[in-house]
Amino acid sequence: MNITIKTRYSSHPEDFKSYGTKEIRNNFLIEDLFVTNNISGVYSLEDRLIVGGIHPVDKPLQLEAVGQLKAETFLERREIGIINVGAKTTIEVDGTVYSIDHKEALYIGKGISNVIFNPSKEGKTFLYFNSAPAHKNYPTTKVSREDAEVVTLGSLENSNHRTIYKLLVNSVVKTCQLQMGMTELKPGSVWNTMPAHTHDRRMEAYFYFDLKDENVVSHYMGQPDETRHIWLKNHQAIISPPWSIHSGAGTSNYTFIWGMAGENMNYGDMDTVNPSDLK
Ligand SMILES: O=C[C@H](O)[C@@H](O)CC(=O)C(=O)O
Ligand SMILES: [Zn+2]
Repeated sequence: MNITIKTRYSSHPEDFKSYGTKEIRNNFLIEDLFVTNNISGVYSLEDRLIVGGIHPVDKPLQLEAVGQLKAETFLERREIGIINVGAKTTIEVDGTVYSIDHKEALYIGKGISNVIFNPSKEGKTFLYFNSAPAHKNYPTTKVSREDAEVVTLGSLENSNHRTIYKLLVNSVVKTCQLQMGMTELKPGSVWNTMPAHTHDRRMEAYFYFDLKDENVVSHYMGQPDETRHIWLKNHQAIISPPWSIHSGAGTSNYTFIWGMAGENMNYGDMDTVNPSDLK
């Protein structure tokens, strides 16, 4: 087995108020996503999203079922979205080879039994993924940045000028519940998802990358009137419960991947919080 997925429980906002740094990190932070020749991650009981990293270095890796699924194959009752955050590589899906470049995405639907991730020739292979329970098979689809729905938000004056690439969202590709995309901050801008929001209908996971040198991100979470922060490094992810805001400020600009699962697939369904109401 080249796959290690650890279970994380879901959380109650009242309990969360008493969490110190250690409890917040143990319950929400995912530190070691890229382990040499391994698929590593977390099975979150928040909407049963699996959040992981795939890091083939000198041998191909197969997507095998893990114990939590009680299934023959990983995608027996699931769908998966993969975004390449490393060098151009290939992914084999039941014999069909997809070439996936840096910042391109691949959706693979329920029922596919053989998925193989190859190490890239050019250099380092780092693939980030989210997987959610699925009820129906939708076709495997590659989505490049040109296929994405693109929105630019914020301004340099507010240090939140950023471009949102909606890659695996329902207006671009058919999925059962998974929605994923990528947000790039412009140089000089550090704030993402400010103004912040919650969406009780869907949980979310964030993966921060393109953080150079020793730069870090302070990620904010909690109910809007009871927030906490946690420091993240490059290539780390964080689980965001449906009741929690998810916002961040970096010591530089950066890029992050957001992924959601839950009640609806309406990207715009957000309860925005006025910044002056945050506590
Ligand atoms: O629910 C949507 C997600 O939180 C992100 O798309 C928000 C985001 O990328 C941003 O505003 O910077
Ligand atoms: Zn959100």
